[in-house]
Amino acid sequence: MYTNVHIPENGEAITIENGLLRVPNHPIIPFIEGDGIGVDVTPAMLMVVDAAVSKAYGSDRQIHWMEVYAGEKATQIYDSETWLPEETLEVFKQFKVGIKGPLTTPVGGGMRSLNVALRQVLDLYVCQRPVQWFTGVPTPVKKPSEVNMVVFRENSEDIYSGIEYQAGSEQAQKLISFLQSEMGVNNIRFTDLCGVGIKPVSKEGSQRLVRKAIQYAIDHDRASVTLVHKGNIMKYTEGAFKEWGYELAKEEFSAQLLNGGPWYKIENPKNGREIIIKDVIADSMLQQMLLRPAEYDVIATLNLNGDYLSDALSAQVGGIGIAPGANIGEKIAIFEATHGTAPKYAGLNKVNPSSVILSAEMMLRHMGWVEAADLLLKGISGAINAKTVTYDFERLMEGATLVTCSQFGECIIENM
Ligand SMILES: NC(=O)C1=CN([C@@H]2O[C@H](COP(=O)(O)OP(=O)(O)OC[C@H]3O[C@@H](n4cnc5c(N)ncnc54)[C@H](OP(=O)(O)O)[C@@H]3O)[C@@H](O)[C@H]2O)C=CC1
Ligand SMILES: O=C(O)CCC(=O)C(=O)O
Ligand SMILES: [Mg+2]
Repeated sequence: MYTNVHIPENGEAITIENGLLRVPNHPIIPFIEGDGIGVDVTPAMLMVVDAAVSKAYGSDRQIHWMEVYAGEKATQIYDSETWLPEETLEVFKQFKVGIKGPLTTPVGGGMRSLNVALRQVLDLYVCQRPVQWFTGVPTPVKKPSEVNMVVFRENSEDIYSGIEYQAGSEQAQKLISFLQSEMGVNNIRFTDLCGVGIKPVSKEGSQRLVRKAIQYAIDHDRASVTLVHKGNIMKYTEGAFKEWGYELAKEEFSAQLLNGGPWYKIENPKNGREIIIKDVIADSMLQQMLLRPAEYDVIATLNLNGDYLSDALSAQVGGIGIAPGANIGEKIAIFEATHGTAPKYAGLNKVNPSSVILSAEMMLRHMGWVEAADLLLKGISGAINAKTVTYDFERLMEGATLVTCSQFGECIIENM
């Protein structure tokens, strides 16, 4: 059925029945190794997850990994022009849950992001990135334990839509002329060589993201949902995101004004506790999360803000080496590290594999395999407490033992 993807014989596909994920005891999980440090972190992740599943369930459960291709490896397996094979997309549609390493995107030209393409083509509209401190991880802030936020980043719209035209191109000139002659725009300062980008933000796209963020707060007993936007400047995109977010909170979750406004509150139907729905302008949020992190919990924001916020927040808990993530749609979920391909470290067996391992922890929880997920957390905490860590932590930690990427994986297993 597939050309270069070999379906494991003894595994079964995860399916969706009556809207719920049905996970067999021997699920087939597709994975993309990833470019750059993908060759280092992905094998470590596979090894650690297999060990956790085996420890949790013995021979009753096992993941049957199935490699699918994207990025440079796809060009080697398929042909030099094929970066994201059609069958990779088909596999994710068929098998529902997958995981990936990072993929390279050239800067300033060349092809558009494969990571973004996967999210858009498969409509994985939630990018969920939890940011939490593990005791003992060295960080630049004084109270990293106060950071416990979950970023819900809109993953399908905003300037990541890729509607962008190069300065001097016929399309850019045409668009500028249209804006001037038809739309009354008279403040594009240097029209001769001017790139143009368009930022689509829809009501439906904004509200489905905010709905997931509020539902997460309800399901996980969180204290607040903060809508982060730059609506003072981008009124009809970022500002509309905020308005539509509050509107949804009122219409679907019966939000009421909090102390006369401007913020709102809802009652958690599961336990009666109050969840505050508030908003903060994005630049202010960047200082708030450093100065007053304990006041923020679930964050709902647009694509670019979410990209910036998730890297900045991860620095507060030790860096992107330990920041996981997931791209989630109605039916399909692909888990992935927050970091990129870190090309200078590629193949050196040096970097921290925790980001993709914690992404796998999210994946196991999504599958309902909570015992294995808990073992991954226990293993990572244990390895950090034993101060056997990769270079990124070792350079900031007194008395630590430096280990390689794969050795860190082994330390995690020893500490499960
Ligand atoms: N989802 C994805 O696939 C993503 C892909 N990318 C792509 O990756 C490429 C490189 O992007 P770049 O901006 O350099 O960002 P990277 O995240 O790849 O690397 C930036 C820095 O972060 C640190 N870092 C990254 N990963 C780890 C890790 N596992 N362990 C420890 N430290 C880590 C390193 O810091 P130090 O130098 O201090 O050691 C590294 O130099 C680009 O092509 C970009 O488009 C970027 C982000 C996400
Ligand atoms: O797709 C890329 O190359 C970068 C994406 C990114 O930075 C992210 O999703 O966090
Ligand atoms: Mg990013």
